[in-house]
Amino acid sequence: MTDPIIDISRQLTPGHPNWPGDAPFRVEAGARIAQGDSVNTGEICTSTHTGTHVDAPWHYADTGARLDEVGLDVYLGRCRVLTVRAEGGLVGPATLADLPAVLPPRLLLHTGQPARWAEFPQDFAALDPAFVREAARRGVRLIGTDSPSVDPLTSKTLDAHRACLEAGVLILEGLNLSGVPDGDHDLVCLPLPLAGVDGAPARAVLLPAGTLPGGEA
Ligand SMILES: N[C@@H](CC(=O)c1ccccc1NC=O)C(=O)O
Repeated sequence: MTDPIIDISRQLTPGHPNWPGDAPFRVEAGARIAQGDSVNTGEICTSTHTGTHVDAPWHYADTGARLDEVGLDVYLGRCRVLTVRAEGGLVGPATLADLPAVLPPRLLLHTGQPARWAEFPQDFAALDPAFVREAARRGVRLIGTDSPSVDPLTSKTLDAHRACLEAGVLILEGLNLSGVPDGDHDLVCLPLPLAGVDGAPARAVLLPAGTLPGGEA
């Protein structure tokens, strides 16, 4: 029987590539405690935006909610995985033209990023703000992407982030969707329970659609 759990999180290894200028990711496994040496303990040092992570609205708006003010329900439930193609670096609203008028509340975009990043991607697919608005119009409340951001690397205006804020859409970035079939699944995404932060690394998995209670919500 095939494993019903599809892990769509990036595995974090020492030096995992991060956004340029962001805090380097460091992990030391099994660094024993000084006294007694009776157990293995680890130590991690991470940006809130390492690998697979969620953005809380405070990341891109000073008045936006911090992670502990965002409920978990947006990260749990029915989602649609969709392979998309960027034109001129952006995924546009026409991508959704042939899809139903109402979509599941969570939309995960497979832009073709590899399962592992040897280096931080420079030229990834970002989102046209009009795509965000069109997805929201069809009922989407969470947009996930295998890109490291919904805006291009060099953006100073963060137009797609802002469109998400205005449309009430939350953001999940840096997914690993390689080999994942398009279609409907149930998403379980649990960001680290950090207080007061602008985002956090998350473990995200897909389960067969209908596994979670709550139907299509
Ligand atoms: N482009 C922004 C920086 C930025 O977007 C960013 C910086 C660190 C970690 C994550 C970032 N953006 C993620 O979507 C700037 O240059 O100010």
